[in-house]
Amino acid sequence: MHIVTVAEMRELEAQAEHQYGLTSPILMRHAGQSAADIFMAQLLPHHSINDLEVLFLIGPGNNGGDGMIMADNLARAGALVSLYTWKTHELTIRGQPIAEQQIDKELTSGLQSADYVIDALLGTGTSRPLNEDMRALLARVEGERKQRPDLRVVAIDQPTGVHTDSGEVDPGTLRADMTITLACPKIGFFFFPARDFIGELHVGSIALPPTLEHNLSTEMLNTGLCRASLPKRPLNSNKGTFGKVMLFCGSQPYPGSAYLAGSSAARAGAGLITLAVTEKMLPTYASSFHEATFAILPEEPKSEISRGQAHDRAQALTEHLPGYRALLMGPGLGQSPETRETILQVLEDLRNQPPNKRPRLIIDADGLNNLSALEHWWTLLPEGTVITPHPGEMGRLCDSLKVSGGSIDRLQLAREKAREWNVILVLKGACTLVVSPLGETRINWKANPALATAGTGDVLAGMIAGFLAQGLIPFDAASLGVYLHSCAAERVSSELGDAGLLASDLLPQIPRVMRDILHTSFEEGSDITER
Ligand SMILES: NC(=O)C1=CN([C@@H]2O[C@H](COP(=O)(O)OP(=O)(O)OC[C@H]3O[C@@H](n4cnc5c(N)ncnc54)[C@H](O)[C@@H]3O)[C@@H](O)[C@H]2O)[C@@H](O)CC1
Ligand SMILES: [K+]
Repeated sequence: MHIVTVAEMRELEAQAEHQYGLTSPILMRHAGQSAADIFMAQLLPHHSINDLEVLFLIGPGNNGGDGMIMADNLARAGALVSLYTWKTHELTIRGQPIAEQQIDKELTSGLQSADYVIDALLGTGTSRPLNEDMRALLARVEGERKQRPDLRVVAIDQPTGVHTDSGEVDPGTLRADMTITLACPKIGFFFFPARDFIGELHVGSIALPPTLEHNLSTEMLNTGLCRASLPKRPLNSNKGTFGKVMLFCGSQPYPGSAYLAGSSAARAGAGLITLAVTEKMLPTYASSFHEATFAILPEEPKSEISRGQAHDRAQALTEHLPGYRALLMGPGLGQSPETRETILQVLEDLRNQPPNKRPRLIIDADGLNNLSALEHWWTLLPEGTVITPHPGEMGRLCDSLKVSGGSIDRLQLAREKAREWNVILVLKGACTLVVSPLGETRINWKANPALATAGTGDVLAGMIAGFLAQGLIPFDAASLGVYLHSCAAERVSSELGDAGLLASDLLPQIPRVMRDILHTSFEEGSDITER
């Protein structure tokens, strides 16, 4: 499922006409029909289409055209449809035009009795701020919804007033309960504040031939994409089949990170988990993480930094690495000079190994914080490294730049840096980005405030390490980790709500979401629902 800018959407439509003779009216017929089908499939359980009152707000362009066709389909299916045409101030109720002097009164009573309002005012052709007249119309709907919260608003293609490239939102914009976007999700939906105005996102078909999308490089993480890369589990397997993960994580003040990351790598299906720990820390882990094995590292010296001791620690770790397919460094390590030196030694060792002999590397949290203190730190990384910064860590990696939580600048920055640093960059945030050095981009729709709590990043890093160990290429391992992590969170928050999730609650959900994804029926190109 590709994500498009407005220019890319226009180009797709132009090519559809040029190459396949799919003119605008043909596409619009599909759009309106598909929107009607999705709408009917999503009706709340206590609503049947018969006698359902639906008020359409129709705009001056093709978005309004989509609305008219959808309205016609719903009316034929038995809904009681009213159409208000914004530009001409005309109103028809069940096909009957209303006299001019009655329109205002009838529009008010239509709003009062409507079950649904369909926003088909403006789509991707929005070229200026909403004028006062349109804002006033949307405010009437909002006023009614305040009185009657069960009034639902469905936006066609996009909520009117959302800027579909930047994610900016006009002050008059009506928050949709559901958006049925056409052909492809629009890039601005993944940025804030727009993300908050979309509601449930559904993608309707306008029957574009899939070959037209081959030049697009931005995709939405979804079930279909992730199912394709989920590691296979052949019957004839042993723990070696699914790979070993080494974790250089955790320290005395932060022991939990290694447990969370290691457990999540195991929950993601890796065959064997090894924690590289000092003898002093061993009892802590051995008593709480029964499934793990251990690589024992020399203790950190208490006072002076000693390159020699860092070297010994790094050597103790790298001597264990043959046979390991993934190495996760960072969560909970702390930022002592000794630790930084050890990380540098490990990196040097990895760079000196042939690519097919060394484990795939993922660096998170303190691994990144330690590196960010060094000039040109990215030149130290072996090819194919995955890094998973949150906005604060990203800022430190970019010379103390302030990185926003979810705007278009964040996407541009991620693309620029993934190329410059030659890494697979997972830039965490409400809609996490996964970007390859070539600029291929995958974006997660599933924002979830429940994940904004300590330890969830360790779980994500562990999952990605688990998928690397199972042989996935780093871009796919990162994508799968990000998507399944958010699915696991969705499962937890469907029970607990938006607050109070513990990072460890995610762990038992990981295999469940993998099972769900494997068994959910999904056809690429059909109507897709993402909440
Ligand atoms: N062109 C195509 O081939 C297809 C278009 N589709 C639909 O068409 C939409 C795009 O159609 P259009 O390009 O006609 O664009 P819109 O339907 O968004 O509207 C453009 C019209 O609105 C006016 N306008 C722009 N900003 C305004 C504002 N702030 N206040 C009031 N009026 C404003 C413009 O002057 C123009 O007349 C998509 O969002 C989608 O819903 C779909 O039907 C699929 C196929
Ligand atoms: K709209």
